[in-house]
Amino acid sequence: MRTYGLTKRFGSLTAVDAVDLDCRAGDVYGFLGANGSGKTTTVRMLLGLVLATSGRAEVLGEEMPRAAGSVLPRVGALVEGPGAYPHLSGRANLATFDAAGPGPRSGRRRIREVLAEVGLDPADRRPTRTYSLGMRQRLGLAAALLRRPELLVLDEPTNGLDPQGIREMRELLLRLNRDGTTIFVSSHLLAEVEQMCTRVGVLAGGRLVLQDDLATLTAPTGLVRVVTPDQELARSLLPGARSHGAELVVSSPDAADVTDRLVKGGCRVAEVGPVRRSLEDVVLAATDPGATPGAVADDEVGAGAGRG
Ligand SMILES: Nc1ncnc2c1ncn2[C@@H]1O[C@H](COP(=O)(O)OP(=O)(O)OP(=O)(O)O)[C@@H](O)[C@H]1O
Repeated sequence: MRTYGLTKRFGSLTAVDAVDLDCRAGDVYGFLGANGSGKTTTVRMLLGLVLATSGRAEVLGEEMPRAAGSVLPRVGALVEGPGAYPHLSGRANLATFDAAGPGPRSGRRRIREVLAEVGLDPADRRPTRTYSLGMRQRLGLAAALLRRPELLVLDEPTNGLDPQGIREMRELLLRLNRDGTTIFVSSHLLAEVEQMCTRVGVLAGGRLVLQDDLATLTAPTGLVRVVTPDQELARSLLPGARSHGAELVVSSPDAADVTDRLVKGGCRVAEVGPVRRSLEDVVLAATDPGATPGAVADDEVGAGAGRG
């Protein structure tokens, strides 16, 4: 899925500003941004629900919205609160959805299968008006999965789910991805995205301020952090080491080498490990206009070191 200069204006407001998304087949792509940053509008343009003011969007290699008729049957989408008939059960809602969709029906067996997959009881006959927000969210996901989509586009799918539900959702999405489904998921929850995604895009004020593989963004920084009760001894064994509160930070590509030097010098070691930037560090740096995206500033070492 790619976009080129995708832009949406509402009057004088530019909600999405020249966005170049690149979500590749097989990715679990986390689309991050604060409330109002333009995520939902972008997703709606990708699905052909809103027309772009300018720019282009390709989904599954085809131009949207021109190819919507052939693309959308291959895409499962959950956008802004799934709609359901309140007087019908979850199963009856899926049967209605199945009958209304393009192409051949998925059938009763598949309906029972997807309900179980998302953690809803296929035998539950209660009308969906009695459902909690989390159950509605699961039903929306079941509808998105019905046709075994190649691509899932989910806007804030964990809205309304409790911690157990969030974990189940994550495990389900990862399982689907292992089985070959590309997943594009928008979220404002950094930790959720960090635990699940292979690639991250960050929107701020409608602009894509960051897009890269998660492994690249959170790669080791070439610094190693050390926690030891023998700080003075450790400093003498590690030239160039700097104190950051209870930790020492030293420039070295190899935590094992640092440990070896400390132990051979008779220094007791409580913790040693590479300093990595968390996704939070990276996103805050990218969305702070004063910061340089991608750079580890000296004064960030202390902050990052604690989470290394
Ligand atoms: N139909 C519309 N008419 C006018 N302004 C709109 C419309 N839809 C969205 N906007 C505005 O565009 C901006 C981006 O909204 P959007 O819903 O895409 O953000 P979002 O990142 O999905 O936020 P949230 O997480 O709160 O849903 C907001 O300022 C919003 O008020």
